[in-house]
Amino acid sequence: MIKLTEKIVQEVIQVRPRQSHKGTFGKILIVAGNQDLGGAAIMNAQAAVFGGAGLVTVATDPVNKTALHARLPEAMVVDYHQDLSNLIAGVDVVLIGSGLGNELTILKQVQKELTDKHKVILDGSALTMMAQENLPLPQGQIILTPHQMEWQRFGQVAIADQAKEDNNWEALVAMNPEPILVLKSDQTQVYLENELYQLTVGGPYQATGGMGDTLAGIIAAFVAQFQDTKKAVLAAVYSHSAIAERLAETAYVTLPTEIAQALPAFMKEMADQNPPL
Ligand SMILES: NC(=O)C1=CN([C@@H]2O[C@H](COP(=O)(O)OP(=O)(O)OC[C@H]3O[C@@H](n4cnc5c(N)ncnc54)[C@H](OP(=O)(O)O)[C@@H]3O)[C@@H](O)[C@H]2O)[C@@H](O)CC1
Ligand SMILES: Nc1ncnc2c1ncn2[C@@H]1O[C@H](COP(=O)(O)OP(=O)(O)O)[C@@H](O)[C@H]1O
Ligand SMILES: [Mg+2]
Repeated sequence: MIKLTEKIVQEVIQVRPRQSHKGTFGKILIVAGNQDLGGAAIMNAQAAVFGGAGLVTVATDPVNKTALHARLPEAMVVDYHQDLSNLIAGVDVVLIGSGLGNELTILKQVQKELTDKHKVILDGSALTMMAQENLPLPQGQIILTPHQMEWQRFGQVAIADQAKEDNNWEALVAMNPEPILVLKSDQTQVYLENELYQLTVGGPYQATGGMGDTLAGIIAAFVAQFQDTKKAVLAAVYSHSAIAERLAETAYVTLPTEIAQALPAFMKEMADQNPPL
Protein backbone atom coordinates (compact mmCIF):
# COMPACT_ATOMS: atom_id res chain seq x y z
CA MET A 1 0.00 0.00 0.00
CA ILE A 2 1.37 3.38 -1.07
CA LYS A 3 0.33 6.59 0.69
CA LEU A 4 -0.68 9.42 -1.66
CA THR A 5 1.23 12.60 -0.87
CA GLU A 6 1.67 16.04 -2.38
CA LYS A 7 4.64 14.63 -4.29
CA ILE A 8 2.34 13.05 -6.87
CA VAL A 9 0.69 16.42 -7.63
CA GLN A 10 4.05 18.18 -7.93
CA GLU A 11 5.18 15.48 -10.33
CA VAL A 12 2.10 15.80 -12.54
CA ILE A 13 1.30 19.52 -12.62
CA GLN A 14 3.90 21.38 -14.67
CA VAL A 15 4.20 25.02 -15.75
CA ARG A 16 2.38 25.23 -19.07
CA PRO A 17 4.40 25.47 -22.28
CA ARG A 18 4.11 28.87 -24.01
CA GLN A 19 3.56 27.19 -27.38
CA SER A 20 0.10 25.89 -26.69
CA HIS A 21 -3.60 26.52 -27.26
CA LYS A 22 -6.83 25.18 -25.80
CA GLY A 23 -6.53 21.95 -27.82
CA THR A 24 -3.21 21.25 -26.10
CA PHE A 25 -5.01 20.78 -22.79
CA GLY A 26 -7.59 18.28 -23.87
CA LYS A 27 -11.20 18.10 -25.01
CA ILE A 28 -13.80 16.64 -22.69
CA LEU A 29 -17.38 15.54 -23.20
CA ILE A 30 -19.43 15.30 -20.01
CA VAL A 31 -22.66 13.30 -20.27
CA ALA A 32 -24.56 14.05 -17.09
CA GLY A 33 -27.60 15.55 -15.44
CA ASN A 34 -31.17 14.35 -16.05
CA GLN A 35 -34.17 16.64 -15.49
CA ASP A 36 -33.77 16.52 -11.70
CA LEU A 37 -30.00 16.28 -11.29
CA GLY A 38 -28.65 19.12 -13.40
CA GLY A 39 -26.48 20.20 -10.48
CA ALA A 40 -24.33 17.12 -11.01
CA ALA A 41 -23.57 18.19 -14.59
CA ILE A 42 -22.76 21.71 -13.41
CA MET A 43 -20.39 20.42 -10.72
CA ASN A 44 -18.69 18.02 -13.17
CA ALA A 45 -18.22 20.82 -15.65
CA GLN A 46 -17.12 23.47 -13.18
CA ALA A 47 -14.45 21.15 -11.81
CA ALA A 48 -13.30 20.24 -15.33
CA VAL A 49 -13.02 23.89 -16.43
CA PHE A 50 -11.38 25.14 -13.24
CA GLY A 51 -9.13 22.05 -13.29
CA GLY A 52 -7.65 23.28 -16.57
CA ALA A 53 -9.33 21.29 -19.35
CA GLY A 54 -8.92 23.04 -22.69
CA LEU A 55 -12.47 22.56 -23.97
CA VAL A 56 -15.50 21.23 -22.12
CA THR A 57 -18.81 20.26 -23.69
CA VAL A 58 -21.74 19.08 -21.58
CA ALA A 59 -24.40 16.80 -23.03
CA THR A 60 -27.36 17.00 -20.68
CA ASP A 61 -31.12 17.21 -20.47
CA PRO A 62 -32.24 20.42 -22.21
CA VAL A 63 -33.82 21.76 -18.99
CA ASN A 64 -30.28 22.25 -17.67
CA LYS A 65 -29.03 24.36 -20.56
CA THR A 66 -29.82 27.84 -19.22
CA ALA A 67 -28.49 27.07 -15.75
CA LEU A 68 -25.26 25.68 -17.18
CA HIS A 69 -24.72 28.64 -19.47
CA ALA A 70 -25.44 31.06 -16.65
CA ARG A 71 -23.15 29.32 -14.15
CA LEU A 72 -20.37 28.36 -16.52
CA PRO A 73 -20.14 30.27 -19.80
CA GLU A 74 -16.82 28.54 -20.57
CA ALA A 75 -18.62 25.24 -21.19
CA MET A 76 -20.58 24.36 -24.32
CA VAL A 77 -23.93 22.66 -23.81
CA VAL A 78 -25.86 20.24 -26.04
CA ASP A 79 -29.05 18.24 -25.63
CA TYR A 80 -28.08 14.65 -24.81
CA HIS A 81 -30.97 13.35 -26.93
CA GLN A 82 -29.17 14.42 -30.10
CA ASP A 83 -26.72 12.24 -32.03
CA LEU A 84 -23.48 12.54 -30.05
CA SER A 85 -21.30 10.42 -32.34
CA ASN A 86 -19.38 13.31 -33.96
CA LEU A 87 -18.84 14.99 -30.62
CA ILE A 88 -17.54 11.78 -29.08
CA ALA A 89 -15.21 11.18 -32.02
CA GLY A 90 -13.70 14.64 -31.46
CA VAL A 91 -12.88 14.43 -27.75
CA ASP A 92 -10.08 12.83 -25.74
CA VAL A 93 -12.05 12.24 -22.54
CA VAL A 94 -15.65 11.22 -21.83
CA LEU A 95 -17.05 11.54 -18.32
CA ILE A 96 -20.44 9.88 -18.05
CA GLY A 97 -22.91 9.13 -15.29
CA SER A 98 -23.11 11.87 -12.68
CA GLY A 99 -26.79 12.60 -12.10
CA LEU A 100 -27.76 10.57 -15.16
CA GLY A 101 -30.57 8.80 -13.27
CA ASN A 102 -32.20 6.09 -15.38
CA GLU A 103 -31.22 7.41 -18.82
CA LEU A 104 -30.22 3.99 -20.09
CA THR A 105 -30.68 4.75 -23.79
CA ILE A 106 -28.26 7.66 -23.57
CA LEU A 107 -25.72 5.58 -21.65
CA LYS A 108 -25.86 2.79 -24.25
CA GLN A 109 -25.60 5.21 -27.18
CA VAL A 110 -22.53 6.87 -25.74
CA GLN A 111 -20.89 3.58 -24.84
CA LYS A 112 -21.12 2.21 -28.37
CA GLU A 113 -19.26 5.26 -29.76
CA LEU A 114 -16.28 4.93 -27.42
CA THR A 115 -12.98 3.70 -28.84
CA ASP A 116 -9.52 2.77 -27.59
CA LYS A 117 -8.37 6.36 -27.98
CA HIS A 118 -10.80 7.59 -25.31
CA LYS A 119 -10.19 7.99 -21.63
CA VAL A 120 -13.50 7.21 -20.01
CA ILE A 121 -14.64 8.06 -16.50
CA LEU A 122 -17.68 6.10 -15.34
CA ASP A 123 -19.39 7.70 -12.35
CA GLY A 124 -22.61 7.62 -10.35
CA SER A 125 -25.68 6.52 -12.27
CA ALA A 126 -23.63 5.05 -15.14
CA LEU A 127 -22.20 2.49 -12.71
CA THR A 128 -25.59 1.77 -11.17
CA MET A 129 -27.29 1.29 -14.56
CA MET A 130 -24.42 -0.87 -15.88
CA ALA A 131 -24.76 -3.09 -12.81
CA GLN A 132 -28.56 -3.33 -13.13
CA GLU A 133 -28.42 -4.09 -16.86
CA ASN A 134 -25.27 -6.18 -16.70
CA LEU A 135 -23.63 -4.06 -19.41
CA PRO A 136 -20.03 -4.80 -20.43
CA LEU A 137 -17.29 -2.21 -19.99
CA PRO A 138 -17.02 0.09 -23.01
CA GLN A 139 -13.86 0.55 -25.09
CA GLY A 140 -11.20 2.96 -23.88
CA GLN A 141 -9.00 3.48 -20.86
CA ILE A 142 -11.57 3.12 -18.10
CA ILE A 143 -11.58 4.90 -14.76
CA LEU A 144 -14.30 3.87 -12.31
CA THR A 145 -15.26 6.31 -9.53
CA PRO A 146 -17.82 4.48 -7.34
CA HIS A 147 -18.65 5.18 -3.72
CA GLN A 148 -19.00 2.06 -1.59
CA MET A 149 -22.62 1.31 -2.50
CA GLU A 150 -21.95 1.82 -6.20
CA TRP A 151 -18.95 -0.54 -5.95
CA GLN A 152 -21.11 -3.09 -4.15
CA ARG A 153 -23.53 -2.94 -7.09
CA PHE A 154 -20.96 -2.75 -9.88
CA GLY A 155 -18.11 -4.86 -8.53
CA GLN A 156 -20.37 -7.19 -6.55
CA VAL A 157 -18.22 -6.77 -3.46
CA ALA A 158 -20.37 -6.24 -0.36
CA ILE A 159 -19.50 -3.04 1.51
CA ALA A 160 -18.39 -5.07 4.53
CA ASP A 161 -15.97 -7.04 2.31
CA GLN A 162 -14.43 -3.98 0.63
CA ALA A 163 -12.06 -3.39 3.54
CA LYS A 164 -10.10 -6.46 2.38
CA GLU A 165 -8.15 -5.37 -0.69
CA ASP A 166 -8.00 -8.89 -2.17
CA ASN A 167 -11.77 -8.85 -2.64
CA ASN A 168 -11.56 -5.65 -4.69
CA TRP A 169 -8.63 -6.93 -6.79
CA GLU A 170 -10.53 -10.14 -7.50
CA ALA A 171 -13.47 -8.15 -8.87
CA LEU A 172 -11.15 -5.90 -10.90
CA VAL A 173 -9.04 -8.58 -12.57
CA ALA A 174 -12.25 -10.24 -13.76
CA MET A 175 -12.96 -7.09 -15.79
CA ASN A 176 -11.40 -6.83 -19.22
CA PRO A 177 -9.40 -4.67 -19.74
CA GLU A 178 -8.70 -4.00 -16.07
CA PRO A 179 -9.93 -0.50 -15.19
CA ILE A 180 -8.49 1.97 -12.70
CA LEU A 181 -10.67 1.94 -9.59
CA VAL A 182 -11.11 5.01 -7.41
CA LEU A 183 -13.03 3.51 -4.50
CA LYS A 184 -14.46 6.49 -2.63
CA SER A 185 -15.20 6.51 1.08
CA ASP A 186 -13.85 8.23 4.16
CA GLN A 187 -10.73 6.16 3.39
CA THR A 188 -10.58 6.56 -0.39
CA GLN A 189 -8.30 4.13 -2.19
CA VAL A 190 -7.08 3.87 -5.77
CA TYR A 191 -6.51 0.41 -7.28
CA LEU A 192 -4.16 0.81 -10.21
CA GLU A 193 -2.04 -1.84 -11.95
CA ASN A 194 -1.33 -4.09 -8.97
CA GLU A 195 -0.72 -1.15 -6.64
CA LEU A 196 -3.03 0.12 -3.96
CA TYR A 197 -2.83 3.85 -3.18
CA GLN A 198 -4.28 5.24 0.02
CA LEU A 199 -5.55 8.81 0.38
CA THR A 200 -4.49 10.34 3.68
CA VAL A 201 -5.98 13.83 3.33
CA GLY A 202 -9.60 14.95 3.48
CA GLY A 203 -12.31 14.41 6.05
CA PRO A 204 -15.98 14.54 7.03
CA TYR A 205 -16.30 18.20 5.99
CA GLN A 206 -16.48 16.66 2.48
CA ALA A 207 -19.67 14.70 3.13
CA THR A 208 -21.89 16.87 0.92
CA GLY A 209 -23.89 15.95 -2.22
CA GLY A 210 -21.88 16.80 -5.31
CA MET A 211 -18.49 16.09 -3.77
CA GLY A 212 -18.02 13.04 -6.02
CA ASP A 213 -19.34 14.88 -9.08
CA THR A 214 -16.60 17.43 -8.47
CA LEU A 215 -13.93 14.75 -8.10
CA ALA A 216 -15.03 13.18 -11.39
CA GLY A 217 -14.66 16.57 -13.12
CA ILE A 218 -11.16 17.05 -11.69
CA ILE A 219 -10.12 13.59 -12.84
CA ALA A 220 -11.45 14.40 -16.32
CA ALA A 221 -9.48 17.66 -16.43
CA PHE A 222 -6.25 16.06 -15.25
CA VAL A 223 -6.34 13.07 -17.60
CA ALA A 224 -7.26 15.45 -20.46
CA GLN A 225 -4.23 17.70 -19.99
CA PHE A 226 -1.49 15.57 -18.41
CA GLN A 227 0.26 12.83 -20.38
CA ASP A 228 0.49 10.07 -17.81
CA THR A 229 -3.11 9.02 -17.19
CA LYS A 230 -2.34 6.90 -14.14
CA LYS A 231 -0.43 9.62 -12.36
CA ALA A 232 -3.05 12.17 -13.43
CA VAL A 233 -5.79 10.15 -11.69
CA LEU A 234 -3.74 9.92 -8.49
CA ALA A 235 -2.96 13.65 -8.59
CA ALA A 236 -6.65 14.48 -9.11
CA VAL A 237 -7.75 12.32 -6.16
CA TYR A 238 -5.11 13.91 -3.95
CA SER A 239 -5.81 17.51 -5.05
CA HIS A 240 -9.58 17.22 -4.45
CA SER A 241 -9.18 16.24 -0.81
CA ALA A 242 -6.07 18.33 -0.13
CA ILE A 243 -7.97 21.47 -1.19
CA ALA A 244 -10.90 20.42 1.02
CA GLU A 245 -8.55 19.89 3.96
CA ARG A 246 -7.13 23.39 3.52
CA LEU A 247 -10.59 24.97 3.25
CA ALA A 248 -11.63 23.07 6.38
CA GLU A 249 -9.07 25.00 8.43
CA THR A 250 -11.62 27.82 8.48
CA ALA A 251 -14.86 26.12 7.42
CA TYR A 252 -17.08 23.50 9.04
CA VAL A 253 -18.18 22.12 5.65
CA THR A 254 -16.35 22.42 2.33
CA LEU A 255 -18.65 22.86 -0.65
CA PRO A 256 -17.90 21.05 -3.91
CA THR A 257 -18.13 24.33 -5.86
CA GLU A 258 -15.65 25.96 -3.48
CA ILE A 259 -13.19 23.15 -4.09
CA ALA A 260 -13.52 23.72 -7.83
CA GLN A 261 -12.96 27.46 -7.37
CA ALA A 262 -9.78 26.82 -5.38
CA LEU A 263 -8.28 24.58 -8.07
CA PRO A 264 -6.48 27.18 -10.22
CA ALA A 265 -4.58 28.67 -7.26
CA PHE A 266 -3.73 25.21 -5.90
CA MET A 267 -2.49 24.06 -9.30
CA LYS A 268 -0.34 27.17 -9.71
CA GLU A 269 1.24 26.57 -6.32
CA MET A 270 2.08 23.00 -7.31
CA ALA A 271 3.38 23.99 -10.76
CA ASP A 272 5.60 26.72 -9.28
CA GLN A 273 7.44 24.00 -7.40
CA ASN A 274 8.32 22.58 -10.83
CA PRO A 275 10.25 25.28 -12.72
CA PRO A 276 10.24 24.76 -16.52
CA LEU A 277 13.21 22.76 -17.83
N1 LIG B 1 -26.99 18.07 -7.10
C1 LIG B 1 -27.07 16.95 -7.84
O1 LIG B 1 -27.53 16.93 -8.98
C2 LIG B 1 -26.57 15.69 -7.25
C3 LIG B 1 -26.60 14.51 -8.01
N2 LIG B 1 -26.13 13.33 -7.55
C4 LIG B 1 -26.18 12.14 -8.43
O2 LIG B 1 -27.22 11.34 -7.99
C5 LIG B 1 -27.03 10.01 -8.43
C6 LIG B 1 -27.26 9.07 -7.28
O3 LIG B 1 -26.16 9.13 -6.40
P1 LIG B 1 -26.25 8.85 -4.85
O4 LIG B 1 -24.88 8.58 -4.41
O5 LIG B 1 -26.94 9.99 -4.18
O6 LIG B 1 -27.23 7.61 -4.73
P2 LIG B 1 -26.96 6.02 -4.65
O7 LIG B 1 -26.16 5.53 -5.78
O8 LIG B 1 -28.26 5.34 -4.45
O9 LIG B 1 -26.09 5.87 -3.31
C7 LIG B 1 -26.60 6.22 -2.07
C8 LIG B 1 -26.82 4.97 -1.23
O10 LIG B 1 -25.55 4.38 -0.97
C9 LIG B 1 -25.33 4.29 0.42
N3 LIG B 1 -23.90 4.39 0.72
C10 LIG B 1 -23.14 3.47 1.35
N4 LIG B 1 -21.87 3.84 1.43
C11 LIG B 1 -21.80 5.06 0.85
C12 LIG B 1 -20.74 5.95 0.63
N5 LIG B 1 -19.48 5.71 1.02
N6 LIG B 1 -21.01 7.12 -0.01
C13 LIG B 1 -22.25 7.40 -0.42
N7 LIG B 1 -23.32 6.56 -0.24
C14 LIG B 1 -23.08 5.40 0.40
C15 LIG B 1 -26.19 5.38 1.00
O11 LIG B 1 -26.38 5.10 2.34
P3 LIG B 1 -27.22 6.07 3.31
O12 LIG B 1 -27.01 7.47 2.79
O13 LIG B 1 -28.63 5.63 3.17
O14 LIG B 1 -26.63 5.84 4.63
C16 LIG B 1 -27.42 5.30 0.11
O15 LIG B 1 -28.26 4.23 0.53
C17 LIG B 1 -25.59 9.94 -8.96
O16 LIG B 1 -25.64 9.91 -10.37
C18 LIG B 1 -24.98 11.23 -8.47
O17 LIG B 1 -23.99 11.68 -9.37
C19 LIG B 1 -25.46 13.28 -6.27
O18 LIG B 1 -24.15 13.56 -6.63
C20 LIG B 1 -26.00 14.32 -5.28
C21 LIG B 1 -26.01 15.71 -5.87
N1 LIG C 1 -16.24 11.42 5.86
C1 LIG C 1 -15.54 11.62 4.74
N2 LIG C 1 -14.20 11.71 4.78
C2 LIG C 1 -13.48 11.92 3.66
N3 LIG C 1 -14.03 12.02 2.45
C3 LIG C 1 -15.36 11.91 2.32
C4 LIG C 1 -16.18 11.71 3.46
N4 LIG C 1 -17.46 11.65 3.02
C5 LIG C 1 -17.44 11.81 1.69
N5 LIG C 1 -16.17 11.97 1.26
C6 LIG C 1 -15.72 12.12 -0.14
O1 LIG C 1 -16.71 12.84 -0.88
C7 LIG C 1 -16.93 12.23 -2.15
C8 LIG C 1 -18.35 11.70 -2.21
O2 LIG C 1 -18.60 11.12 -3.47
P1 LIG C 1 -20.07 10.70 -3.89
O3 LIG C 1 -20.71 9.94 -2.82
O4 LIG C 1 -19.98 10.10 -5.23
O5 LIG C 1 -20.76 12.16 -3.99
P2 LIG C 1 -21.86 12.73 -4.97
O6 LIG C 1 -22.35 11.62 -5.85
O7 LIG C 1 -22.92 13.29 -4.08
O8 LIG C 1 -21.20 13.80 -5.77
C9 LIG C 1 -15.87 11.14 -2.28
O9 LIG C 1 -14.69 11.65 -2.87
C10 LIG C 1 -15.61 10.76 -0.81
O10 LIG C 1 -14.34 10.21 -0.60
MG1 LIG D 1 -21.38 10.13 -6.76
